[in-house]
Amino acid sequence: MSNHALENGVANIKKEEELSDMRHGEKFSFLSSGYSFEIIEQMSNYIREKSQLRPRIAVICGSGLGSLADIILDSTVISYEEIPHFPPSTVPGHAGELVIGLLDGIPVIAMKGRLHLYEGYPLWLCSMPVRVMKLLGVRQIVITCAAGGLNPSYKTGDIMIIKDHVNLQGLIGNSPLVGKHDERFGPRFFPMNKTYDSHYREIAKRIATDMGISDSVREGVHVMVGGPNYETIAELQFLRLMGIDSVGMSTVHEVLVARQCSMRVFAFCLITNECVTEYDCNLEANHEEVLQTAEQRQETLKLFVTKIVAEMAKPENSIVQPIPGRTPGRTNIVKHQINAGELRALRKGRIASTKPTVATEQEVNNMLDLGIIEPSSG
Ligand SMILES: O=P(O)(O)O[C@@H]1C[C@H](O)[C@@H](CO)O1
Ligand SMILES: Nc1nc2[nH]cnc2c(=O)[nH]1
Repeated sequence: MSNHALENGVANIKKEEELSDMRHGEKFSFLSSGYSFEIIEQMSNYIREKSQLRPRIAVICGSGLGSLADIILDSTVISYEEIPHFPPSTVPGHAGELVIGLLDGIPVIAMKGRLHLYEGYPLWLCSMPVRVMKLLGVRQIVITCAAGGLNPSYKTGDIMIIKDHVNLQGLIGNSPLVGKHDERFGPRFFPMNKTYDSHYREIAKRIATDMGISDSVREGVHVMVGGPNYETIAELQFLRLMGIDSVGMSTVHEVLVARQCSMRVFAFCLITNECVTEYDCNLEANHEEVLQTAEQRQETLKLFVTKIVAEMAKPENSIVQPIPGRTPGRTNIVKHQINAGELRALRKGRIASTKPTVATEQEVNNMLDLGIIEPSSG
């Protein structure tokens, strides 16, 4: 991708020619859902070559929360800029690196910094790393962000476990999923009412109690606005009327893409500032405060995330159900056909390994997603 395209925002339709290689080859498909399966595969292959680890769990680190990735040991660090087709991160507090390593002994992949709509990237591009991670084998994801606390009972430094969201962009037609559909990324039409995994939320609340921080852990409804400006008082009053508890500029698009490809999602916001909803208040939101709050809470968050990942990795907590909505009879997520004998062996759980002669690791993961095989505890 040329720097010019990045500077002007890749959504700029004047740059269509430069983008033609990354879309579906349809000249006039402006409302594209972005990179083809093959390009995502190229990116994941590049990353796969760099590390022997095959994490099932990913962590996206929000503004100022990159230090969550610093406790990952034996890590391989890959700059976004070296990955083919991967755009750079341009925001302070977002290093723009993938970190693959061990978090308290558990293989994880962390995004140290994310991509935002306000950087000029369309939502499909902002959420594209989730698809890359899916092809790398990720099945469970922890998504974190910095957000303003709109619920008047919230305090700066609180952790808000996201139980639901209002997809403000999606409601008006700006979704990472619009455009040409490829079933290999998941179904076109899928439900969202079980998006924020209730089991993981319960685990997180129990961990908060064990850590003695339950007073500062909330559960609420998140909204993503476009940014980069913070909100007016009238906008915040409007959002509060809608039942919103936290306001941010990310997360929702990543969650959508993660759910479409059947990942189990745990997401939380660090409340980095209290939203100003009264005209006679002198406080003003600013990014320095956001980063400062994140820094102050980093040790607590490192422990919180470590404990959550440890729980998510347990066999009983890592079973993934395919998201409902696949086109009946379509199994084209499985790239290479396997024969009936091999399928029988898989069904009986007789896969001794991920030997390519029986099925590739990718195929096994896909079949797990499709519910054709169950994960074995052995
Ligand atoms: O990347 P996240 O969503 O954590 O960062 C939030 C939204 C903006 O990028 C920034 C505003 O201060 O913080
Ligand atoms: N939109 C928005 N994003 C944030 N990220 C951190 N704080 C805020 C906020 O107050 N509003």
